[in-house]
Amino acid sequence: MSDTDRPGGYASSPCMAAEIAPDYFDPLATDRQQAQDVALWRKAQRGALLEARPGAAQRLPIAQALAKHLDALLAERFGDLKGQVVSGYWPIKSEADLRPWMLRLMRGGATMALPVVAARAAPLVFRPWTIDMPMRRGHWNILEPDTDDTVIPTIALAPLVGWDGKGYRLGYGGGYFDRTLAVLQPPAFAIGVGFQGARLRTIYPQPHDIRLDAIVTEAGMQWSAMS
Ligand SMILES: Nc1nc2c(c(=O)[nH]1)N(C=O)[C@@H](CNc1ccc(C(=O)N[C@@H](CCC(=O)O)C(=O)O)cc1)CN2
Ligand SMILES: Nc1ncnc2c1ncn2[C@@H]1O[C@H](COP(=O)(O)OP(=O)(O)OP(=O)(O)O)[C@@H](O)[C@H]1O
Repeated sequence: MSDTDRPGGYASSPCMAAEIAPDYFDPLATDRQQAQDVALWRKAQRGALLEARPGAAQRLPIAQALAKHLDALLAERFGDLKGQVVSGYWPIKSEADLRPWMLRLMRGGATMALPVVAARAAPLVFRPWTIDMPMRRGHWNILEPDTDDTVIPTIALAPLVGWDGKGYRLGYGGGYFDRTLAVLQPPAFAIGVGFQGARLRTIYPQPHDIRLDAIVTEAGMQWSAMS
């Protein structure tokens, strides 16, 4: 981690640490007090960011803009998507609905997949998805393909609750994407997808946080590991 990545200070005073679970412990953290402060701050940010998500009417043009920017990024980075396994997501909690875009990719020859929580606090698994596939309710009530087949994505979308200008992501707080990106072999090209309004000055990156390869919002590509 470079100096500029380091948090400049704590968002909440250390005395607030008592308000989070006393048994909370981040096994990867180097400084327990700091990890607790950041976890508490992130929890508050998630609540505010979810509350501020655009309403349904605004989300349609946003999803269309996201699809356009994703197409441009993927065309530049991969050209033809034939043979690529692309993990999208089944929208929850007012996320942008990219299912029409996922269908287009499928028609263009990509294999589509969805991320699934197969076991708590473990890496996600990716299940192949097609439009006619029966779905079942999984962890957190998220719809997932009704199959036990798995695929390894070459390109993975990571829905963003929050994001920063250095490629770091805030999710729903389960740590699932970080755990997954840490073990995916070969590594997937990971693209954070979210709303422009969800930008944070920093997410106070912790040792377990994995930088994405790109971040795309309705306003275009906001960060790329290549630039
Ligand atoms: N549409 C969509 N599907 C997705 C994701 C996503 O972000 N969006 N995921 C991306 O990862 C995975 C599900 N992510 C989850 C993340 C957290 C929790 C969860 O149980 N959260 C706890 C809070 C944990 C904490 O704060 O310590 C909870 O709400 O009780 C569940 C699922 C897979 N599918
Ligand atoms: N590679 C990992 N190994 C073990 N624990 C991890 C790993 N990555 C994250 N965690 C744990 O997951 C918890 C939540 O992490 P974080 O706040 O980064 O979640 P998030 O990225 O917002 O969630 P999600 O990816 O599920 O949307 C933390 O307690 C962290 O220690």
